[in-house]
Amino acid sequence: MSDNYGSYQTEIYGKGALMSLVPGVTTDPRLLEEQAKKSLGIRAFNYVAGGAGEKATMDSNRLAFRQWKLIPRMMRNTPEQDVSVELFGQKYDNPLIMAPVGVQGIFHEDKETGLAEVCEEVGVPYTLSTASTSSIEEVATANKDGKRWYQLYWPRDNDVTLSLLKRAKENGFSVLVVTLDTWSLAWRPADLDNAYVPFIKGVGNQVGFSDPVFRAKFEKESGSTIEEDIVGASRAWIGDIFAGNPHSWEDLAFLRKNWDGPLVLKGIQHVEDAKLAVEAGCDGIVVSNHGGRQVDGAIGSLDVLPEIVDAVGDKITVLFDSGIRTGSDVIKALCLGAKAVLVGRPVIYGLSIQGRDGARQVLKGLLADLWQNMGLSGIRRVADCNRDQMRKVQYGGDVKAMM
Ligand SMILES: Cc1cc2nc3c(=O)[nH]c(=O)nc-3n(C[C@H](O)[C@H](O)[C@H](O)COP(=O)(O)O)c2cc1C
Ligand SMILES: O=C(O)C(=O)c1ccccc1
Repeated sequence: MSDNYGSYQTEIYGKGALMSLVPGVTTDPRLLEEQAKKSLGIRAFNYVAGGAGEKATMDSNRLAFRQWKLIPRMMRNTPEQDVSVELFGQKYDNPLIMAPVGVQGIFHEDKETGLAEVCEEVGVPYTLSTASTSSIEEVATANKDGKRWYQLYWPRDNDVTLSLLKRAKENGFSVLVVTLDTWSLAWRPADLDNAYVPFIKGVGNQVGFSDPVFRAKFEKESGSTIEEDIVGASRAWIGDIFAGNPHSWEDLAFLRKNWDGPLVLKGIQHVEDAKLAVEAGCDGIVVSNHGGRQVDGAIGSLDVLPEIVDAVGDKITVLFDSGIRTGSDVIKALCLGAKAVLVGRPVIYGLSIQGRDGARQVLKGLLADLWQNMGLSGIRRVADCNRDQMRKVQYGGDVKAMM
């Protein structure tokens, strides 16, 4: 199904906002975070909204989007607009992918399964995090015929890794996204001040706790079942997936050998690492700084995108995330050479405010905004997104970077 989300705006105006929009879920991306804050306890809110250190990287992400500007073109036959893309030989209706976000159960009872269902409805692939409150099997069922990707926090234990890959494959997850930038959590003051680590209490460990290989090993080693010793099992699971940087570039051969679908590395910011990804036989990378949640004081992810595209864009698929908030942001990343983008926090804010309905509205709104802004910029299709229509400028003044 290829919905034209340009018509979402017409639908809203045509029927009247009250009939089409979910009450209480804003269409203004600048207000979403504030609305989510009202729906969440302080700990869950700080966890999603927070970042590393003084949040300097989060600021850089937004400032980079503010400094790169679109230059619109006119009379370009935009009625023939099309936002579909081809990724890894498959057609996708939209250049937007739901980023892997862990522990979605702390934001709303609809959790991963509800969001995976909504993603299928709106034509956006759902990426399931290894650190989830739903199992691989549950999410596959909820996502029905939707496209789904699996994000791996790469266990130290190869047997467990193989079991996760097998379950992902058997359950229709087509792309493996291996996250490299979070082998340990960063210094995140907002979580530290609240001593907030849900995984230690077993929340967010569902993928591990439902894994037959992990279960059997834990039971053999500890003499108890996971249910009898949730804290011990949580320690074992977290110790396995956040194992303190045990993997090297050479180890990628193991994943390459044991995953026969597209293999994507997430968290690439340096040109040399992008080249290493090509050498390791990867199919793609996500240029990402984890939404500014890991290294503090880092460059805005959008600012490294052009040089990475220049280095490897003709060899592997370059995807992008970190700081996408508007349709315009999506277009900018596409114009700088990304083939598609991932979005994290805004959708989680929607989920937090109003479960499935909130997440659906945020996703549809983002797609509608993308459609409208792309047409108005005179860009007919994603392949026509071009650096010719971009310029980096630095206006003075006091424009507060949002979110
Ligand atoms: C609450 C939260 C949890 C996240 N959990 C994961 C995760 O489990 N795995 C992962 O690869 N990235 C995770 N990320 C990072 C996102 O995949 C993505 O890189 C980031 O959110 C993009 O930035 P944005 O939020 O500005 O769109 C998480 C992000 C947030 C906000
Ligand atoms: O919080 C995060 O950014 C993240 O990637 C994560 C880390 C541990 C568990 C769940 C998600």
